[in-house]
Amino acid sequence: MDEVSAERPGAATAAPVPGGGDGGAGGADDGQVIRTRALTKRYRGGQLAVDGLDLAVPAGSVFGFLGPNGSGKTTTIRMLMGLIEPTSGTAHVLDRPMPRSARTVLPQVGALIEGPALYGFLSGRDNLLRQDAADPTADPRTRRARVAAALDRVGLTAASGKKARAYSLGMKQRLGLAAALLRPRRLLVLDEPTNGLDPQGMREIRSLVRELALDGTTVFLSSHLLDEIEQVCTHAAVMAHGRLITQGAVAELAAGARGRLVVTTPDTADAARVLKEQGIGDLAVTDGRVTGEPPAADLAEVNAALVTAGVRVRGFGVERASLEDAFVALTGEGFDVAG
Ligand SMILES: Nc1ncnc2c1ncn2[C@@H]1O[C@H](COP(=O)(O)OP(=O)(O)OP(=O)(O)O)[C@@H](O)[C@H]1O
Repeated sequence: MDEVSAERPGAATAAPVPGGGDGGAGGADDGQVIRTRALTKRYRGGQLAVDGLDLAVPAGSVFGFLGPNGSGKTTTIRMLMGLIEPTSGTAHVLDRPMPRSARTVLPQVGALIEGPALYGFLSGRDNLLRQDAADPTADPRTRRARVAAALDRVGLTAASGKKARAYSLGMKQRLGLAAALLRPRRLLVLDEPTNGLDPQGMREIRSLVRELALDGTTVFLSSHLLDEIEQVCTHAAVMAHGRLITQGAVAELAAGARGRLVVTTPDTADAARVLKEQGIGDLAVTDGRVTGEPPAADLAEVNAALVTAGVRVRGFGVERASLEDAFVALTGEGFDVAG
């Protein structure tokens, strides 16, 4: 697509990059790698893409930036990376204001935005060598070793001599990640890193993200896939129509929504009748299952009522709420986007 991921504006500086933990007094809130206050973007056509966003991304988290298509995720990421100016509000990345500190901040940030910019006629390895050579702060003497380490990291060593145009989409994404990993990073920003990948490619990128996080790198990734966020992320922010709906630890977000009572039975009609008598609301009957709101009464009493009425119960319990339940509860809308 565009050149965003390859031509990082910050790479133009040869100034030494301050080491980690340089927040200090007077910086943004400690322990937060990204912090925005009332961040807003209105495009020239009048479209309000991001509306008063207050984002707080804790250091060391795998932070999922979740929202349906068009909810403002890419626009936010472009502001965080200093690629576009906010209309109003502020954004701090690694304790420094963006876009003002882009030259200092961006060398510490690995970004994969809108697909990696690759040369199809070059091999995977040569693409990385070229990208590394474009970074004036990168030491040419250690270039080959760093490229080899990055290829190894993403599992592309065996395919590194192949031309990039022969790579699958998943391999291209991994090469893009390798490019982001050519130097140590405090933060990785990945915009829809599994978009367009087949299930196997998705699994590979997700496990890679988990591994990277084990090293202590904070990972900020956007996705429109709820289950992806639940599988990979420790924290999440949920966007809808340019606004922040909620943010926090994934486990807590899901816990905020009530789960569903689920009864598995061949006698669904009888089960639904008994559950209704027991005061269970919002009943839904699907193939071999009756679900409803969790009861206020003792679960054991409800189960006993089913059994007494002769309902053959194969399974009974309250299913844990998912992030999807939380989204629906918070927005009143289904999270219905094309995968
Ligand atoms: N350059 C632009 N000019 C005008 N409107 C834009 C521009 N870029 C995005 N928008 C609009 O801003 C809103 C948010 O778009 P954005 O791309 O940030 O959302 P998103 O959550 O990243 O969605 P997607 O996953 O589809 O990219 C959308 O309504 C979109 O049409």
